Amino acid sequence: MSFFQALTERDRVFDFMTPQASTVDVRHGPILYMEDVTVSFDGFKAINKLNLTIDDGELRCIIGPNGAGKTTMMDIITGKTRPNEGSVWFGSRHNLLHMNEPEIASLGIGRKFQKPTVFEALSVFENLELAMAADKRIIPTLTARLTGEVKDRIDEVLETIGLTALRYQPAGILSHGQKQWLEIGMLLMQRPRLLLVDEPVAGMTEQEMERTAELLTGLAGKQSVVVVEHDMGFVRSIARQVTVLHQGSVLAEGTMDQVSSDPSVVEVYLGADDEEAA
Ligand SMILES: Nc1ncnc2c1ncn2[C@@H]1O[C@H](COP(=O)(O)OP(=O)(O)OP(=O)(O)O)[C@@H](O)[C@H]1O
Repeated sequence: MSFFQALTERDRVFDFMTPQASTVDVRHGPILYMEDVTVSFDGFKAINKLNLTIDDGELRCIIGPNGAGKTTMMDIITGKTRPNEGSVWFGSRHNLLHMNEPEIASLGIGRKFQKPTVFEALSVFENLELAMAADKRIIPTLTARLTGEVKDRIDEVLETIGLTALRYQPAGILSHGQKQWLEIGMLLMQRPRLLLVDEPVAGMTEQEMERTAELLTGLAGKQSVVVVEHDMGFVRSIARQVTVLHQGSVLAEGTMDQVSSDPSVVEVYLGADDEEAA
């Protein structure tokens, strides 16, 4: 049977339709494993023998003062920055240090940067559709069945991010918070296994922060979520496990109560004014 004949068999599932994320093996360990990772910029160690493990389905908050290495840590996970030493594994099968940024993204690691970058002239629905189309594994010739699947997925994601009622509105009219949720939705379209979220509530209203807390805690379990956030109230509201970074290493790890009563944390971070520290 030719490839094109095969394409007309709508019940058939092709390899490129199956997210590579399904190849992530977490049967015997965490979804993300970083060991003794060091990154130097002109001799300065921005990350210094960092050890971090994230369990499958976990929601982890990362806090730490300015320059602690939070952004650099995310850059290492996504392949933007290469460490000088150490190991970084996604499940037990994928050595992330042997992969480039697009390969890492296609494994199911999605990153949400602080500033929303939605397409303002397009509707909420079209933004989500485009996020799916950006997935190179899906080719346009697979029409009917796939289109139905994409539509179902968009409906599901709209529900998750709370924007169902605004689906046909241009993204440009959304509030700042709604744009952030839409962008999270765009990442969700590709069914990531691990979501890295940078300062999700910066600039949000109290109400938007509450909604974001619900969204992120709701996502955990279905996927692993790592949140870098400076707003301590928000971290307290969502965090189960908190990792405190300082000078490129883990200073403390535990519940918010545990880390906030740790004298070394109080000294370097929580004792300082939040604005200063963040
Ligand atoms: N490309 C680079 N070249 C040189 N130094 C860098 C580079 N990237 C980061 N650094 C330095 O590495 C350290 C860690 O930076 P990083 O941005 O990871 O910290 P952060 O915890 O994200 O800080 P913030 O909370 O301010 O965003 C800082 O001292 C920063 O100046």
